[in-house]
Amino acid sequence: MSLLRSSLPRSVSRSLNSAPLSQRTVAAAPSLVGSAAPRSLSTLARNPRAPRRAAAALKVPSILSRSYADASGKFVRSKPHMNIGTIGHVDHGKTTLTAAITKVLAESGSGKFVDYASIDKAPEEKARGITISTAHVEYETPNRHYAHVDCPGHADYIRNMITGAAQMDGAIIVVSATDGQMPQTREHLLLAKQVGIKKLVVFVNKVDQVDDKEMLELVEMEMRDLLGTYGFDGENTPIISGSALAALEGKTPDIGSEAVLKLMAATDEWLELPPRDLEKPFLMPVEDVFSISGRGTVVTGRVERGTITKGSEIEIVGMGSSMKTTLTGIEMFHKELDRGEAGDNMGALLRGVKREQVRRGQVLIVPGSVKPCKKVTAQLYILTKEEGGRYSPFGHGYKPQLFIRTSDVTVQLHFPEGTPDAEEKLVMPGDSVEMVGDLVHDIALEEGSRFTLREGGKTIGTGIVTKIMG
Ligand SMILES: Nc1nc2c(ncn2[C@@H]2O[C@H](COP(=O)(O)OP(=O)(O)OP(=O)(O)O)[C@@H](O)[C@H]2O)c(=O)[nH]1
Ligand SMILES: [Mg+2]
Repeated sequence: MSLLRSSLPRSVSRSLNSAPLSQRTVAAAPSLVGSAAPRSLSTLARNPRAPRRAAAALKVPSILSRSYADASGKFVRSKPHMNIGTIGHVDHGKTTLTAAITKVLAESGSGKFVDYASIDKAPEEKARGITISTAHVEYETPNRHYAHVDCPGHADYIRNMITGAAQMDGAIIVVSATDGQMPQTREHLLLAKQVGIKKLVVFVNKVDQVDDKEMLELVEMEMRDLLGTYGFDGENTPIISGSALAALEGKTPDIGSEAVLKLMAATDEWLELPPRDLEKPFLMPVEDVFSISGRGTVVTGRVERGTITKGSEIEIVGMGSSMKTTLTGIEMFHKELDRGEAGDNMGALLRGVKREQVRRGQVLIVPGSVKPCKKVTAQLYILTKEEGGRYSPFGHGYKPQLFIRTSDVTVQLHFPEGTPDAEEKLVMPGDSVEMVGDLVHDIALEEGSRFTLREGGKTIGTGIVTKIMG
């Protein structure tokens, strides 16, 4: 028999992952995500078995392919790809800068100019049931190909960054020279840290409106301090000053186009490419377990990251138990193989393991690479009722189900220690909040793991693990 079972949501998300961009336009990418999530969600409603599968499939596909089209429309992969975005306080010039970058780079011969209006009317997309407006643009420097995210409103950044609807490996934080840092500058820095962004570059914008050099220096100094406060490298982070508007309008090149080119050079140099899935330690969530007479126990699943070869030692962890064994066989598409890698749907034959010893929800890993845990701190976004979430607030001690990959586990949520009036405090639909979760049994979670919260058959929130507590 075949060791494989495929599910629709998974194969949908898989094909999306590998789907090349059909065009190099703003509109092309979001539609990929837009069509992915609702499909999974509607499957959720129809098929009683689906929630688990759908929860796993909701892992939002990387919406932009790692390739781009050459002159003949053929997709080629010639430069390393990176996902970045503009973040920062409202009105500080994020969208203007996004348009300016495409313009300046288009003039230097790479990419296509995308004007302010088409970025600002960001199409809506759905991720984990949440509607987010996000614009995606693409551009290239001599060294890299970038996919760039710009959101129209503060709430969209919060949702986007927590759900990972459009993931950012790094970001450009825009701060206006006229205002300096503002509340959302700080909030975005905190979120950036929480979602695992390691490095940022700073663009001090609107310098055309500031005559006083000392004022500029002050903004820069304050930004370095602030970066340090949130755990970024405040001392060495590149800070470039300029005017996005001047660059967009083709005026005063010293603060316009030249500043944008400097910014992109800093982006190329300072922001680090994330490790590719293949380079990470092997992890495969267990979807199904079979007993095949004469051969032994086989588990199936889709390899989330890394590679594995036949004969490797592996560990099976989560759901309250863990054991080590040897992978004695790998099968894919009815064929025996020696190696599996990220993205593969594979069947894994395990040495000396009884069927009852392995369960859906566990994960196969390189021994010791993930320590299953029972207590985490997480940043949560709670859906509004319009997004299909709760109608009423909840408080300390609320117990929804936490879904991640193929597992779900009851979690009790409470406010972090030291929260004043924690017993009376309420979380409203639409809130973004940090909470501690106690899980009924351990599962494989890491900092940066994204999950969904559900209650009574509907998604009520989404979250990202910010700290493993035990
Ligand atoms: N003088 C001047 N104005 C600028 C500059 N950059 C942007 N602006 C103006 O500042 C305003 C806000 O710019 P946006 O790019 O829409 O700002 P944003 O950060 O995207 O704003 P939200 O998306 O609403 O948070 C617009 O009127 C821009 O024309 C600049 O360098 N100089
Ligand atoms: Mg904007």
